[in-house]
Amino acid sequence: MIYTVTLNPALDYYCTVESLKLGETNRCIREALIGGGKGINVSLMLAQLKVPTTALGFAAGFTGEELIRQLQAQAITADFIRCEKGQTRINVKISAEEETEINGRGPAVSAAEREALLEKIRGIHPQDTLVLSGNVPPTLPESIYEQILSQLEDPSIRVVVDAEGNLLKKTLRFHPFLIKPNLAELRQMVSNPQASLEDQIQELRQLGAQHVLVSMGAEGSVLFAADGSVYRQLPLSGEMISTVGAGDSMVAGFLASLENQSASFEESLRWAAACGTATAFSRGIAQRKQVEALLKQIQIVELSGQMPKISFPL
Ligand SMILES: Nc1ncnc2c1ncn2[C@@H]1O[C@H](COP(=O)(O)OP(=O)(O)O)[C@@H](O)[C@H]1O
Ligand SMILES: O=P(O)(O)OC[C@H]1O[C@](O)(COP(=O)(O)O)[C@@H](O)[C@@H]1O
Repeated sequence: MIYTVTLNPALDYYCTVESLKLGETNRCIREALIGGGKGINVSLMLAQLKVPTTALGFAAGFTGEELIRQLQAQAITADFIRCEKGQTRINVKISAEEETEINGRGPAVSAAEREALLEKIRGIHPQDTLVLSGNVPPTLPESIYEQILSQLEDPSIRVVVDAEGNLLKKTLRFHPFLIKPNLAELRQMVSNPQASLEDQIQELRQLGAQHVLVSMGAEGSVLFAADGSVYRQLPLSGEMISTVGAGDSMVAGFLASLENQSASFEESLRWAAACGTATAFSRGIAQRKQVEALLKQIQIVELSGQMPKISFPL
């Protein structure tokens, strides 16, 4: 079973305005309110790919109930700890000339509620996959992911972490199976953000990372597999609608491919890229048929033995 943990899930309020004018009343030409948060998005994409997941995390207030309702409508097991104070945040995603996001803070999680979630995570079985994704609500310590990982006794539990800065960096000593930084997140974690991509990945390896999937938005992605091989995904051109959840979709695609025991790294990256790209070309998480339509178009180049020369848009 794949368990996704979203400590600070959200309802994502997508709105499209023709042109965003700060300091003025802007009117949407399109809007939608869709359950999100990084782990939730991983579960939503995996549901599209017919891979069962259990979504864990905290939910609060009427927004939390709506989030759970949406997950259940997609046949995702939503096993959330209900928080008494505050409400699940609403994150605003504005599409205009460019994308603008305003993410909320999230509910107050009490010590008892935190312990109840840790208890649930202790129930995860050997061979299961645990995906830790996204930000944490303000009342939880930054060490929460470390707390979660230090209580996992079975090394066969496959851990995936997708978070920013120290939240991610401090989990590396637990040797996560997969991390998926985007370029900005990668730079936040390394001692020298101007260093070559090779040196940046090397630094993360030394800290304990196994597979590192670097997503680069419209530039595609690069998979640095744990065995040292490197694969570059060439980007597809198409109409970008919203990149919200594109990175989460990549994580889901990668994990879904592993359900097929014989999947090669190339195949896993192809699935990851098809899912990420399909979501970037959709509003919300893409549907399976969109992923399948892109799968054949994704081009992967093996770069083993040589590190990719990628000039970052610094
Ligand atoms: N504008 C785009 N055009 C083509 N592919 C895209 C675009 N934006 C995202 N993607 C695909 O989705 C993946 C994840 O997107 P990215 O924005 O890097 O993730 P995140 O949401 O974590 O920042 C990219 O690696 C790429 O494969
Ligand atoms: O937990 P954070 O870092 O505040 O991010 C939450 C936001 O990230 C998302 O999960 C999208 O993530 P990505 O675009 O990185 O894939 C949104 O659904 C959500 O609003």
